[in-house]
Amino acid sequence: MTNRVDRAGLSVATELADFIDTQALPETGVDADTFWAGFSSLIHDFGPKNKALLDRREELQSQIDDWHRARIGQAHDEAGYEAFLRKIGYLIPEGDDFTIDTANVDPEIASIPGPQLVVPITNARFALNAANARWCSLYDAFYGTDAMGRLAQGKGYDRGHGSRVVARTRVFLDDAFPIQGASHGDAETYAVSDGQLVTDGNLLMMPEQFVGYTGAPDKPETIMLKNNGLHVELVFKKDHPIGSHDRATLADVRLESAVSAIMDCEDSVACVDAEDKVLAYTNWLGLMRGDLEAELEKGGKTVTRRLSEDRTFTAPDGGIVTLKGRALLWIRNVGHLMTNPAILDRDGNEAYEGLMDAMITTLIAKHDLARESGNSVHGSVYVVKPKMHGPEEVAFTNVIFTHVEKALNLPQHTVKIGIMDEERRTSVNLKACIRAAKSRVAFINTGFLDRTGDEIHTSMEAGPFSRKDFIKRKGWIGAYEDQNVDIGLECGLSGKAQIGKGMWAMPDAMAAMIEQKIAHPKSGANCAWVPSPTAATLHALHYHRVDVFAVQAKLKAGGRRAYVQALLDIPLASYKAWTKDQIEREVENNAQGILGYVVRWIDAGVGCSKVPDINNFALMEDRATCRISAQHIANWLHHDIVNEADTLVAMRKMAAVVDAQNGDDPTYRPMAPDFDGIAFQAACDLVFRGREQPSGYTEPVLHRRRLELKAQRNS
Ligand SMILES: CC(=O)SCCNC(=O)CCNC(=O)[C@H](O)C(C)(C)COP(=O)(O)OP(=O)(O)OC[C@H]1O[C@@H](n2cnc3c(N)ncnc32)[C@H](O)[C@@H]1OP(=O)(O)O
Ligand SMILES: O=CC(=O)O
Ligand SMILES: [Mg+2]
Repeated sequence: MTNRVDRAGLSVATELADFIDTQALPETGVDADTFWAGFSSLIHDFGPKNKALLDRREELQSQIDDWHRARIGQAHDEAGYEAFLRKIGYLIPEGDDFTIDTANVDPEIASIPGPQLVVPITNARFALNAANARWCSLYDAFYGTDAMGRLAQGKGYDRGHGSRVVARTRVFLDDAFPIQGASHGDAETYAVSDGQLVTDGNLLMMPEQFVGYTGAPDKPETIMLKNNGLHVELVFKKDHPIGSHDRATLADVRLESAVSAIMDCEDSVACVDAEDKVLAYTNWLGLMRGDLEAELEKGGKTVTRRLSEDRTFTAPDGGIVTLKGRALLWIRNVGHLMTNPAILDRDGNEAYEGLMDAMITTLIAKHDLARESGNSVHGSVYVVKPKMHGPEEVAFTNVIFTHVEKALNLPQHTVKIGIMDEERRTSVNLKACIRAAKSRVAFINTGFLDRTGDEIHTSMEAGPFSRKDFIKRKGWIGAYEDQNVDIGLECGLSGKAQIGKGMWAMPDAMAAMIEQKIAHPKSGANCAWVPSPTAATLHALHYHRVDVFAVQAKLKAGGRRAYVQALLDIPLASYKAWTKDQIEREVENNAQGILGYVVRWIDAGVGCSKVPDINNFALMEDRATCRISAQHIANWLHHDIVNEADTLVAMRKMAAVVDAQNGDDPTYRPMAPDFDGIAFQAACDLVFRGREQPSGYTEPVLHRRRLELKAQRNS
């Protein structure tokens, strides 16, 4: 039973009210009465509109379902389908050209292309690491992963591997910062003379790439270089395990890595009630005040992790250069769908969680705005808004933040929004979506994972989909990715906002990432998502090789490459004669991902996990990847590719596999052999009741089942 207090007609869980009254409000200049009155009117005035938008989603979905059902067995009529979508208002006219006029955007968003790291906000240890991942060691990233083609061998330092790391790093330096007539590979001395970097008597080919140093000019401790807007720091130390063996005493090369980071309140967390929301908001407050700390064990010692400070260097002309020590932070609010029992409205209904996040995360960000050199030096608050369906929902987000700004006494458009282009109705109406928030938009991003889930759910009735791996090889996805960039450029985002690309969901496959993710900057994206600081460092290498603004200019001059008709090409299976083995494998692979993720979500409250797939290959699983797997099985069940009994057999078989994978965790509660735990039931709900989930989302089932488990534990 939740203890509650009344605040301006809202019934608020006591721990959330206490957090707001005693932690979040002080020093923001907003008094409690004003805050709660503004919050109450947000919940009461905007709640009905929120509900109406959700009803509209369902209305459109049922019209689309009916259209497909009426045409089962017929060849797909592309023109008729498009006309139908226009008639029901799913597809609206694109409207006139315009450009965004978002103001006061920080350079990390507007003008520095680079990696964007995402992190679950509820994990303070990871969140601090993400904020500090602005600067990371390239040596560590190469040495500690498969990036060099193999892992380091043995227990101690693998000298051969280390040498290859050093050599590879110097190849990077030669590419990004060439020296006139010489190579970093042969360099013995780095010194500063007459404001220039001199390496064994040679200058850089582009001397302006030298931006600063620390230590004495003739024996610098560090040297700061810059290429394509990104900094690279050479660290010299003679008395150092690596530096002492290096002819130039180069002990490390540190890359500006996570230029921006997203603190996630959405798909990578499990926040179902006031207790969880307070944890998320507390960490955000610590980040915005700059005082977040986490204690952790490292190498047998307890250490306290804190936020890094800004960094200063001597400029070539003898002045001072200051560089940001942390990634520019976004906060991802939840979408419009979910409600949360942390707050009840005056009729006893749960408040929409998106409204809660808007009000509370913006209030908390006021702590940053009050600081001299905090997160945003331009006085902005950056909110990623996920899972919006179409322009009406973006317009709704826009007015929500106008209300929040008024209530918190902030200038209008202080809050910038990142539009996740991850639902089909948003993709096909993207230009209108951007127009609906043209003074706030600071990013558009192709969240292709949710987008794939929505692709399946929207056309659930049209027929069986291709196998999961094949869905992403079909035409719709390329059209969606291209159109996103093209429309972003048309709307003037270049130089003002981020055009972002999606997550690298194989956290341990860094060699593959180095090979493939260069496609993102090459496609005109000025940021793309990575799952870890190490991945950020290695992905940063791509932005040294690709001048994204030059790519954007070229693409813009070339005009639009993809149109809505190509996006409407549904990735149904054209070949359906799968063997029994192929079907079993596909279902089992999906089942394993779902179960591996869900069991940790429900039993341990972990919202993002590394889960081995059927080939024992570790994948990042979050609610969006789970949505794909669950919708995929639901689609195959609905079209009789597999039956319920066989699916249940697969779920049970894979539950035992997941149990074995978690065998080392003493807190883990196995699902087999009884299969009667809440986690297993949740996974079954996602699959067997997948078709009836709103937009195929996983959160209604996950929240309900996690609350059930929490209630059981507390009884
Ligand atoms: C579709 C979407 O919405 S995508 C967005 C949602 N997804 C995400 O946010 C992914 C975020 N990433 C993660 O949560 C994690 O990297 C996982 C779950 C994928 C893997 O986690 P783990 O198995 O614990 O990672 P692993 O053991 O390899 O590494 C742990 C170390 O890396 C760090 N780390 C890993 N991921 C991150 C991250 N995203 N941010 C900061 N640090 C991180 C940890 O702090 C830890 O280092 P520490 O011991 O110094 O604290
Ligand atoms: O949020 C990202 C996605 O791919 O979904
Ligand atoms: Mg998403």
